[in-house]
Amino acid sequence: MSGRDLRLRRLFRNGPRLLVVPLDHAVTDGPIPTSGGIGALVAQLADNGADAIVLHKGGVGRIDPSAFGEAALIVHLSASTRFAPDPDAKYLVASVEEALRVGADAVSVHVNLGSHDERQQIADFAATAEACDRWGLPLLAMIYPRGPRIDNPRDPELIAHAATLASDLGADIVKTPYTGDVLTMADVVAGSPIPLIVAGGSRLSGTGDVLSLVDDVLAAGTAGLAMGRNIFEAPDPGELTRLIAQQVHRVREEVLT
Ligand SMILES: O=C(CO)COP(=O)(O)O
Ligand SMILES: N[C@@H](CC=O)C(=O)O
Repeated sequence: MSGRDLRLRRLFRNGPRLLVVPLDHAVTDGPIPTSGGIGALVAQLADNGADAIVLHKGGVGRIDPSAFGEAALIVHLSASTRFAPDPDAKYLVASVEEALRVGADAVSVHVNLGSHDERQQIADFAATAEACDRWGLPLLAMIYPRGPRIDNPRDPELIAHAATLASDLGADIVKTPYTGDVLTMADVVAGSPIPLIVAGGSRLSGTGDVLSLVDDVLAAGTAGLAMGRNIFEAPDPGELTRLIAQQVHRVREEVLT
């Protein structure tokens, strides 16, 4: 078994689905609101069943390692801010080697399919995939149809394209937007050569709406979710993480029995 397989097994230690909580938004949008700091938020998420947390490299060193509990660390290598001349142009801000040095169990890169700068992002993604091969590190590709050529970022054909792009360039897991309905998402999942997780998206109006989205995403046969804002902007991020993790695990039990 390769190092990459071993790390993937650890990432999926709770079964074939993942609840990832991305906290990379601070670079894009500004500080993440927390009541006790990022370390306390990470501990709340990990204690309540998040399988993995996504962070940028600099933040990791300021968090007490015990906060992660059993949760895996995915270091995000791409960035841009919402103030950039072209916010859809993501660029690499860290290497696979740096991610390993800060303790990464996996890394992630972001590609905006259909953006002006797509060429550079795809080249960066491919180079990162090669480095992941060299170091035996799993790679999560966050591929979003987004940019001037994209009329509908939830178009199932585009999301299917995102999944095959991720797989063909060497990602282990792909994260895409939700198509918006179970049937079209199920078609995308059926055609995806690698596990597909769905991005949570902007804030929904309450816990009921969030849990219903999670239900739909799981019913489509996805490998879970990467849910950021709906969790960390919730009044009690730990409690919401626990409820969503239960849903993800419940599906697992149904599949196994
Ligand atoms: O994975 C994500 C960001 O990296 C998804 O975040 P949101 O759930 O806030 O859309
Ligand atoms: N990675 C996502 C969301 C968080 O920052 C993006 O850049 O759109």
